[in-house]
Amino acid sequence: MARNVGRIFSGFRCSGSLPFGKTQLKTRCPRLLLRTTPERTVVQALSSIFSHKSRDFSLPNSSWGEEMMRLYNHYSSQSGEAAEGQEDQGEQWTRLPSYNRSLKYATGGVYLSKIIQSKARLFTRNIRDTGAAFEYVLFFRRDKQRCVCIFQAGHLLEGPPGHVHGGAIATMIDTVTGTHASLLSAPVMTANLNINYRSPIPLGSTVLVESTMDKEEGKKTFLSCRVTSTDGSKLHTEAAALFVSINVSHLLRG
Ligand SMILES: CCCCCCCCCCCC(=O)SCCNC(=O)CCNC(=O)[C@H](O)C(C)(C)COP(=O)(O)OP(=O)(O)OC[C@H]1O[C@@H](n2cnc3c(N)ncnc32)[C@H](O)[C@@H]1OP(=O)(O)O
Repeated sequence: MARNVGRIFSGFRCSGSLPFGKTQLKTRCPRLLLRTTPERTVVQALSSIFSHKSRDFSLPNSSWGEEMMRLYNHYSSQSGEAAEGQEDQGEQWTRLPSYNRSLKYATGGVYLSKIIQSKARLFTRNIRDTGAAFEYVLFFRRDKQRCVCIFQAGHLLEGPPGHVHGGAIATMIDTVTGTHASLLSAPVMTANLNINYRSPIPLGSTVLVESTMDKEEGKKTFLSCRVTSTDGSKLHTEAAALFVSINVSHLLRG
């Protein structure tokens, strides 16, 4: 798990690719600062202002319905860490944490998110009313190059009466394939997303969003995605996505 998640946004890590001054760059690598008193002071000050504790939104909460909980327990029971001294073959599902700021995934990201854009929040995790919009949890299986997401659509996501808005479905597909592509070749941005809507998703229902890696070609990662009923009998949506690897400086250029 640690190794997989550690790959997320690995490009942020002490890469020097950000056009920051020396001091700011070093704040991302606190261990390097031990002998530098003024910078250590800055880090300590930042640490006290910004909490290190990130809320993980992919853990169960009171809004999760029976089906969401059943599937969560199902995948959780098939997930776990490799035993000590044993190589992790990726033969189990790994639950992926989910935070409200994407930079929290990066080492030192809690500081970076303040520096880059203090008010930024990850779209799907910025609704305070629990259960009102996107309730989801992702599991990753490295050996099968697959991600599965259990998604419960809240009432704020209404499009056609009683059903989920197509843009909200696209958001979840982008999120699942984007997270999957990030695990494989972080950091990435969506270049192309092609969606076919096959049958409407009832509001409040729980569905599965499954992503499969099709191929990698240089900077490009191609994935396909299917949204189905939880028993797999009904296809709601299918999509093909292309993600392109970027340098962090790409985001700062605008
Ligand atoms: C866990 C994490 C936490 C976070 C978890 C959250 C996950 C959420 C994920 C959300 C992700 C998003 O919504 S991202 C936001 C939406 N996306 C964007 O705003 C992207 C805007 N576009 C761009 O910035 C750029 O165009 C890029 C990055 C897509 C590509 O620019 P570039 O880096 O200059 O790429 P470039 O060298 O030109 O092209 C590289 C190769 O890709 C191909 N290519 C480039 N664009 C396209 C395209 N639209 N369609 C087909 N092919 C394309 C080129 O032909 C080339 O192929 P070849 O010649 O090599 O064969």
